[in-house]
Amino acid sequence: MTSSDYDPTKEGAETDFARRMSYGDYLALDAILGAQHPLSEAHDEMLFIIQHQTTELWMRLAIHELSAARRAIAKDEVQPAMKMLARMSRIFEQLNNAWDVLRTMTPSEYTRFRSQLGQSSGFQSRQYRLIEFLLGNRNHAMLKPHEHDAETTKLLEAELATPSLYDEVLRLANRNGLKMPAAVLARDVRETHSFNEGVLQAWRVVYEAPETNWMLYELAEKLVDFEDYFRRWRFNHVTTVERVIGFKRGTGGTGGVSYLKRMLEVELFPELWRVRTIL
Ligand code: HEM
Ligand SMILES: N[C@@H](CC(=O)c1ccccc1NC=O)C(=O)O
Repeated sequence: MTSSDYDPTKEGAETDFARRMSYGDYLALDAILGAQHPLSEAHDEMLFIIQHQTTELWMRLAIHELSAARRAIAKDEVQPAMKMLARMSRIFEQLNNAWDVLRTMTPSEYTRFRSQLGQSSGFQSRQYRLIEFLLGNRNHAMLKPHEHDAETTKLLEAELATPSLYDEVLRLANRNGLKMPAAVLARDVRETHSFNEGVLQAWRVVYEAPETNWMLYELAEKLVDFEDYFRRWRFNHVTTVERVIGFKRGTGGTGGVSYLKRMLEVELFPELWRVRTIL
């Protein structure tokens, strides 16, 4: 240490954390940074683990935002919900950019540890499935990989019993002068909503003259914006997968790229996309 080195104690910076909460305490860094356990000697396995763990952390925030946005919409608190949905898009933008880091791993580097993964796969991500269910993509068959885990099954079942984000938006629109079909408002929320002509015609009114209902117009555009980012996440995933494993079957047991390409066809808010065609 030289005499010109900065000494934090001179300015009163606290340095004794024997009995005080520190940075690491608050952020539970011992738990987080102690949770990387590569199963091989392969250099790239650390990248693979951290890429997934950071994605799961962002998904944790996404669930926090999405469920709060849904609650807010149900209480007619549209402004805070819009802020949360805007944040959702930024979270997915962040996740979309993160694929570039993983793509630095070549196919041969991945093969050095792929066999260690056994039959584990992102297919079994409970947070990912919860996000899909929250957004209304409710394929009950996706509960299967969680059957061994009572807590996760309970969580996903509870989500299926709750109206999706889009259900709440359609109910809000109906309370605010758009006539949504009664069958849609009373639908079995456990199932995935599919395209409905009456819902399309209701949104048409808003999209033809946004000035008559700015609130609903802006909210609908927030949903479209978010789905746009989410589609890009799916596309980045399938492209990375093709780049790294080609057309091999997935460790989770699906066809791999063929399964993920099929998922690109999912439409969360079908009428909001279709309305563009009839304007
Ligand atoms: C080299 C990198 C990756 C490869 C080769 C890969 C491969 C695959 C494959 C083949 C599937 C289909 C299920 C199966 O049969 O396994 C899948 C599903 C999935 N992966 Fe990945 N993946 C990669 C990276 C990631 C990352 C970084 C995440 C972030 C958490 C992720 C999350 C998921 C999710 C959530 C699914 C289920 C998708 C759905 O059901 O629509 N994957 N992955
Ligand atoms: N399904 C991938 C394996 C995989 O990517 C994976 C394995 C364990 C934990 C997370 C994973 N990521 C996404 O599926 C494969 O077939 O190579």
